[in-house]
Amino acid sequence: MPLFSQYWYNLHWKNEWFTIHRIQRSPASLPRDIEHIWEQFVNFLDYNILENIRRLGFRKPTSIQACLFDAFLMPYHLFMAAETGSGKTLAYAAPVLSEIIRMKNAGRNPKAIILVPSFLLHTQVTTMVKELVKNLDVGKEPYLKILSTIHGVNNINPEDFDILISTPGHATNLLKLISTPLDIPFVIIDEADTLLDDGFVEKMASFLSVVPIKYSSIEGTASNDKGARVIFCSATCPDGLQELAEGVVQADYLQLVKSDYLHKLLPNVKQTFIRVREQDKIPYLIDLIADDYESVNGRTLIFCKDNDTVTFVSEKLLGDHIPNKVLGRDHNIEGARLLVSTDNGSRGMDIPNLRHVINYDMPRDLADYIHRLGRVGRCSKSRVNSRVTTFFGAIRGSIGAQTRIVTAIERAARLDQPLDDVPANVKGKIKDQKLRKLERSGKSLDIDEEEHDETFDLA
Ligand SMILES: Nc1ncnc2c1ncn2[C@@H]1O[C@H](COP(=O)(O)OP(=O)(O)OP(=O)(O)O)[C@@H](O)[C@H]1O
Repeated sequence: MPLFSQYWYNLHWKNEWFTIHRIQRSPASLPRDIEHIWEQFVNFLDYNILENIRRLGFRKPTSIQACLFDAFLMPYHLFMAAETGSGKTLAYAAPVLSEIIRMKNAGRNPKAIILVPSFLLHTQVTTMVKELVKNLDVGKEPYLKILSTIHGVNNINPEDFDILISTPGHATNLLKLISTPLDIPFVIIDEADTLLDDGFVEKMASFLSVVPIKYSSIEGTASNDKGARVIFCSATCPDGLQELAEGVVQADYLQLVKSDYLHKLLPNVKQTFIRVREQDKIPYLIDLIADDYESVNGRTLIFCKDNDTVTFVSEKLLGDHIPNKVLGRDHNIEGARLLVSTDNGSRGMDIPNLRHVINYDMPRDLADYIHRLGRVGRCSKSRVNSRVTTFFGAIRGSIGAQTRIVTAIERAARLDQPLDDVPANVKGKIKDQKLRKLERSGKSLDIDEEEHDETFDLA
């Protein structure tokens, strides 16, 4: 099939562009014809949680939420793979919290642990969990204690929490401080494509050496039907990722819950690709921002390939009297109309009122593109006009790789098919490599006590 972008291998062409237009206004994850209603789940989700969901204004469950609620009833570990912004947090949180409440009412003292890759995500997941358990408290004490380690928790007692939200390294350090065995029926691995990849192998291995997992595939740590049920949650499911999950739990006990839209381009987001020379990027960027300020009453997020470029872009804009904040560096981003970030901010972030994503640097691969694209067009923003603009920087050496990414996107759009060969950084096998080493040495890995944001290490 002839593709417009296939000729972009050629270095000397510049300022060419093409656009993939929006083909529908509402997100694919919220089907227009009502397929599911909350009332279907009244016997399964806690009454208060359902009330809170309604209070949040969510009129109906998204497709993946309905699928996960159904799958949750079976006694398997779950791998939920669904497009960005499809409401995966609520999909796992609502049933897990309901089940924890039920167990607590029956006299147990259960704990759920939610692992996230970065401190940016802590706040967001914590906010959603807290919203879901509002109005549950009867006396002064909260009925469910939510402990988020964002504010540098250094000590922990079993009575301090029912739900722990943390990065894997920090969670491991805290759990090691507790000498009594805990009843942990649920572990959620959010952003599993990041948490199971090479950068987290050691931290995850260490975490799994302190938390027993049901039907674990890690020898020496398994206790068959005792231990935690795991819910993996991811916006991409590249080849090899499921295999990695099977390095944590036995394949026979792992159920894949997959959205039909996985790896498809969001149909409600306009996507433009422009060939821009490196030296022209800043003026182009300033023009785009000016355009946004004039025409859109929303926020713009700029993605750069690394921290140095983030600093460069942010300072250049400030030098041009364009105020901006850096995600992850500036802690209070409230009110900031313009944000700059590395790919760290592309994982799971749900930024209110975001309308435009600008890829100042091309994403490294299709998985990064999916995550960046997914900051807009989310199910909470039904019918909002959002767009993504990607600068294709024609630099000798990277042009082949960049063209391959753009042609893959163009082809997927033309054929209305999922993106092919979404890659994963999944060479490190938790099961095969690190834990075996640990078992042999008879000790667990040391995690840096100071760590807060583990994905920044990756950048
Ligand atoms: N049923 C629903 N209807 C409308 N909005 C919803 C619904 N469920 C969740 N949301 C909202 O949709 C937004 C996206 O949800 P969430 O962050 O959980 O998506 P996600 O699938 O985890 O995305 P990502 O893959 O980027 O992490 C949030 O603002 C959330 O509050």
